[in-house]
Amino acid sequence: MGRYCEEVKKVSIELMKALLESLNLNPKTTIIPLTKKLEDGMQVMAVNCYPPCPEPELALGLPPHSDYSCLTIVYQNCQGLEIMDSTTSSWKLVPHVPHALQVHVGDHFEVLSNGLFKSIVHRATLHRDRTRLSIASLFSLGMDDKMGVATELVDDDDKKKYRESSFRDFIDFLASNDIAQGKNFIDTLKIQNNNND
Ligand SMILES: O=C(O)CCC(=O)C(=O)O
Ligand SMILES: [Fe+2]
Repeated sequence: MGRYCEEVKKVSIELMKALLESLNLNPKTTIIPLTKKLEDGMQVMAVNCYPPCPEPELALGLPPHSDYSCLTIVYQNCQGLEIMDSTTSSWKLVPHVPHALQVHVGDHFEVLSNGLFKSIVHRATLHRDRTRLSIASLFSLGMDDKMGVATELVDDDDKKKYRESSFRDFIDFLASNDIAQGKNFIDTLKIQNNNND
């Protein structure tokens, strides 16, 4: 497991670099410093075990949520992860490809990209006759590092669609909100501004 943690972190850094480049961010002022913060940042490993359920259509392993992270990498031993397709408002099953890793963007990357990338709402379903295991690795900046909109993506502060926040801000949010009741951290970060669509 220790080896997996180390290797999956390397994968996350390479993916983040590629995503940051795809946003055309400045290597010197943004990509290199942000990558360094990610290397020194938080890696939360959620090891989920979902036992068989006699009535899987009536229950969920994990309720719909988005991850607070920049990036989440999931390893699953069988299918069960579903993502919300916002264009059709329907759940789409992530196929189980043996040995493949599923990658999705979290709230902090939506913030950084000023909404160009969307944090994916997802949930875990159950099986009638088998146990499902998943390992979700959530990567973010350090506990008190603030993630805000990349300045290259907005020509003035009024165009920012999100306010900045840290991992600690997310923990504080969790302490007073129930994500099982549909409360989303990302919604608390959105700035209502006439200049925003
Ligand atoms: O079990 C899964 O596939 C998803 C796990 C997950 O979403 C999480 O731990 O945040
Ligand atoms: Fe998740």
